[in-house]
Amino acid sequence: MYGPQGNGGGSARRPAQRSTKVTVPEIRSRKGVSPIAMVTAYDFTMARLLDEGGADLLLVGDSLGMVVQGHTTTLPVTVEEICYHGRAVARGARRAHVVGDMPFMSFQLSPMHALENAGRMMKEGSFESIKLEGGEEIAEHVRRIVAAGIPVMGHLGLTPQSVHAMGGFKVQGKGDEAAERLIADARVLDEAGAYAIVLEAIPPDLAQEVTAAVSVPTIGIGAGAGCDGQVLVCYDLLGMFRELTPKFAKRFAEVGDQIVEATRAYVDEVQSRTFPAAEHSFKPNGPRRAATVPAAPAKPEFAPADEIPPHWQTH
Ligand SMILES: Nc1nc(=O)c2c([nH]1)NC[C@@H]1CN(c3ccc(C(=O)N[C@@H](CCC(=O)O)C(=O)O)cc3)CN21
Ligand SMILES: CC(C)C(=O)C(=O)O
Ligand SMILES: [Mg+2]
Repeated sequence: MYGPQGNGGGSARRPAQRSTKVTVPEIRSRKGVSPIAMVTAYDFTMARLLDEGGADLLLVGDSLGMVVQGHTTTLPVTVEEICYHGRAVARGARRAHVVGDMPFMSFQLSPMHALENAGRMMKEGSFESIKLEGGEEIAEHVRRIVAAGIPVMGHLGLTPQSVHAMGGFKVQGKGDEAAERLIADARVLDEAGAYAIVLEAIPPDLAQEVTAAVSVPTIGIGAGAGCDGQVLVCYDLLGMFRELTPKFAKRFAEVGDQIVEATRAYVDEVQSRTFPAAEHSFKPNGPRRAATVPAAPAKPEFAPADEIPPHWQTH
């Protein structure tokens, strides 16, 4: 175990950090008080670092289909996969609240289907709440899940599970009609009992309107500074994901460059035999009597051609 104190016993470099969990009531109470910082995480090591950095919520996003698995959309991700990553993240999150993203087709079928999978995610994924994409069409789903004691985060605007319906990862809520629909959806989610709502890739003035129209915090990604919080994909924030660069993905570091440089240095040292040095090696065994070590029999470097099985002989 890692001890009861969040800072691992008072290293001088690390500020004192509370180890008590961020809770759903606390998140709700921060609307209009202090901005909420959410970031995605997919494994233990990253969760530990993001938690130490003070992230309030860690989202095990279905974006893992893209940044972890290398798919071009989030659609292939399964409940099992989200749960596997959720257990790893939960072990690393001392203070941060851990949210599980309900993957494509794990909740759409019916409110009971949504409840069943939400329950599975709480049991098998160690999550403290779940998130699902959609508005009015999933209001009953949200009510059912909330009624079972599972906190629900909503997600409106650019909902990546609808990428093919949207014709790509495109800004949403443009024009009066789309804006009115989005505000109405947000109100419905609020009334259905969602404790927060992600607003993705919408005009900042619309996000501000939505934020004013609901009683719960809005968490923006590409939705301007007027939201009650922000969320970013961890690999975007760290500058590690270069395949896709949404306008809103600010890089707070260039860890990707550092990884490439570190790998180059490692490869060079392996090739020049400067790594491993003595300090990376164990104590030598010392000399042994020659008689105890039989000399290896002389072997040809390659098997003669007539010893190579016919199906391996290419010429
Ligand atoms: N690494 C990563 N970061 C994300 O933010 C993210 C994922 N993956 N995967 C799941 C979804 C997909 N997302 C995306 C992907 C691309 C754009 C994008 O390129 N948007 C254009 C606007 C296009 C338009 O409206 O015409 C942009 O310039 O930002 C936006 C969101 C957000 N999510
Ligand atoms: C970007 C966030 C909101 C998300 O849904 C994800 O990472 O899957
Ligand atoms: Mg998602």
